[in-house]
Amino acid sequence: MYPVMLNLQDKQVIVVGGGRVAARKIKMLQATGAVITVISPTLAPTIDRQQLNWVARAYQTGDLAQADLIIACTDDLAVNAQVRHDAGPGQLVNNTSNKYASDFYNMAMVSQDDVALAVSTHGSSPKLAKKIRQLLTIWLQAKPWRKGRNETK
Ligand SMILES: C[C@@]1(CC(=O)O)c2cc3[nH]c(cc4nc(cc5[nH]c(cc(n2)[C@H]1CCC(=O)O)[C@@](C)(CC(=O)O)[C@@H]5CCC(=O)O)C(CC(=O)O)=C4CCC(=O)O)c(CCC(=O)O)c3CC(=O)O
Ligand SMILES: NC(=O)C1=CN([C@@H]2O[C@H](COP(=O)(O)OP(=O)(O)OC[C@H]3O[C@@H](n4cnc5c(N)ncnc54)[C@H](O)[C@@H]3O)[C@@H](O)[C@H]2O)C=CC1
Repeated sequence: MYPVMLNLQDKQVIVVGGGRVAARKIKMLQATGAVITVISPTLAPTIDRQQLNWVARAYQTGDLAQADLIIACTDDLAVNAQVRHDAGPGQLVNNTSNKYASDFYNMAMVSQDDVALAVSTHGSSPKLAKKIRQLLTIWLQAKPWRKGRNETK
């Protein structure tokens, strides 16, 4: 795995599924300037509908044509697998129900001012990544680099 910060401004992102996991992924995506399309018969009420295109139906092969990045997060494992299967060689897919069938994962991230800290467990324990992110949030808020003689900012 290769850690990067992706500039998604104006990139086409397709999210297949509109439930609890989609809500978390979409919230992060909406801060990137990506053009987001959600393909799902239902959309969780917590999802902000203003910054996305909602295709209110089940996924169909052919839906991915315009996508730069794809997130498969339906509760149907066969559909998530189909999405990965249908993606072209230049399209990166996160199958949120199967880390072995994903081109990338999301990391748990905390961001403050110019600093972003991101945690991965190589997919082995997202719960632990979340816990460490919570601890790092407290650490970051205290700005520990300000203390001592070599204060930078
Ligand atoms: C591989 C990966 C793919 C991806 O989604 O990118 C993945 C996969 C899976 N997650 C599962 C479960 C949960 N995931 C969370 C939360 C987060 N999951 C995230 C990332 C990742 N999750 C990627 C690897 C990250 C790494 O390397 O560590 C975070 C960090 C970032 C984000 O989602 O944006 C975000 C925390 C954000 C934050 O708060 O900071 C919670 C906790 C909660 O929801 O509160 C639970 C319930 C846990 C419990 O309670 O036990 C399951 C089992 C599903 C099942 O059993 O059905 C799978 C499937 C599998 O393991 O294959
Ligand atoms: N990566 C992660 O962080 C996590 C991943 N998961 C996995 O994510 C998946 C989804 O979990 P939740 O969001 O909690 O489920 P959910 O039940 O809240 O949402 C599922 C969504 O998929 C949609 N859907 C179902 N069939 C579809 C189809 N054929 N085409 C398009 N959309 C369809 C539903 O309408 C619904 O909007 C599960 O497979 C679970 O294993 C679960 C927890 C965390």
